[in-house]
Amino acid sequence: MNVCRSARQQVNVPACLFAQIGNTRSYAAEAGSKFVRNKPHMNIGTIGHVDHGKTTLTAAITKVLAETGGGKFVDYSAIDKAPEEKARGITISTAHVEYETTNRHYAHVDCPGHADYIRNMITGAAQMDGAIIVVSATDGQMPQTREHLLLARQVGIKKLVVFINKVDQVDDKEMLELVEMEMRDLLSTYGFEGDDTPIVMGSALAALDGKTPEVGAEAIVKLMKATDEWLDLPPRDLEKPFLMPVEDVFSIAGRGTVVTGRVERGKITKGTDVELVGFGPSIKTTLTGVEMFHKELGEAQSGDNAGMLLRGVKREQIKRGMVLSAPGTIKPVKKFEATIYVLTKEEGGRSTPFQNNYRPQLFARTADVTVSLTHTGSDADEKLVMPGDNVTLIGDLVHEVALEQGSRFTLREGGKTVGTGVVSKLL
Ligand SMILES: Nc1nc2c(ncn2[C@@H]2O[C@H](COP(=O)(O)OP(=O)(O)OP(=O)(O)O)[C@@H](O)[C@H]2O)c(=O)[nH]1
Ligand SMILES: [Mg+2]
Repeated sequence: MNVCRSARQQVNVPACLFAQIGNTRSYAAEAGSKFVRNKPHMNIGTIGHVDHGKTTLTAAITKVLAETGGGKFVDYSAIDKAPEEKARGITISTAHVEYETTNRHYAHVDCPGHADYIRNMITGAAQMDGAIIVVSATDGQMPQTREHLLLARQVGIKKLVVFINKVDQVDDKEMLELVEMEMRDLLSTYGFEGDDTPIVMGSALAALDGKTPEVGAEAIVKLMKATDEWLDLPPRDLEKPFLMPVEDVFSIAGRGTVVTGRVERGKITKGTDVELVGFGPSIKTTLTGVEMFHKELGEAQSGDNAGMLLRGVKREQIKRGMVLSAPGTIKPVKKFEATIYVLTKEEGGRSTPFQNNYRPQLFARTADVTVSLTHTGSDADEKLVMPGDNVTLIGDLVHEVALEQGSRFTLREGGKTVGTGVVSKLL
């Protein structure tokens, strides 16, 4: 049982503590402090089986790095008393702590229990670009080690580092080697680079208590070095291929057709070739103008609300829900596999289960399309999905929509959100 979790639920954390524990959302409000952007930023987190030491390791990292000036020490109890956040009607507990190495600034997510990891990772409430998977040397890999690895893969995390924890409790060297070998196999099984992934052995508790530095503080230093070197920085939004979901379409006499929306990623200038993707075959065109608030704009960037003037496309050819994108960077998709979290009644979702071939509305970016959700296998028709479940289902859209691995969506029915998901595979 997760003792820490129940303890956390009984404690009413005062709002001021949120800032102290470095919750990133309230961080800016912290008195007298200012965020200095002088290093590349990365979002990571600890994942792994219950009780393997994720929270202890999180605290230990902040402690060891604080000693070299890389942030503030956040103790175990502050992390485990994660505030509850509301994300799309779903209550999720996560602690965000921050720290820095010489090379990078990190925001680090730790969740208090298995269910929170599942919800958190599927909804993207706290997105991870990479993760540290913690596995106890005393148990080796366990069911949630595997489940979190699978989930990490499905939400698009490409690389992990492994921390084999609690080595203070294991004298047998062969046992440690076995845990390492089995972790490498498991990583490969789930599509990670098992042979090359850095595996660091140590004791988070020793590091936190300032004891036996060989397995304590020194192991944390090794772990952070591996994290810096092995986990790739995500491309910044501006470096990604251009994409703007279409919100509205206008026809302007004498000039042509304009689509408006908020640029999701990348940047673009007038004269560039683009593609309209979704709801049928993609339409190739050229940008003949980029405008913001009816003024000519030299370049539109990620975050801008822009109007794009398109050459030779009729207003009737364009629909809200399409995306305007750099040619060949995203495809229209009809069928896909997804990991879905089904909201409970308390979270505003359904009170009853749904059956195979359930047909809610899927919302992704500005698109809103009916989807049929099915199980695979011969017993698909007998399977029920309960509120609170997380499931892998096949989605079949009525119209093609621009989607990619890692695209997030919500499912709605009768005006309420019933689920949230992430595309794990295009079919
Ligand atoms: N001996 C030893 N115990 C450890 C070590 N690291 C953590 N522990 C203990 O293991 C227990 C679980 O540690 P946590 O950090 O709470 O584990 P967790 O993975 O965050 O657990 P959940 O959040 O409940 O899934 C605690 O009693 C820790 O003190 C270690 O290196 N050595
Ligand atoms: Mg924990």
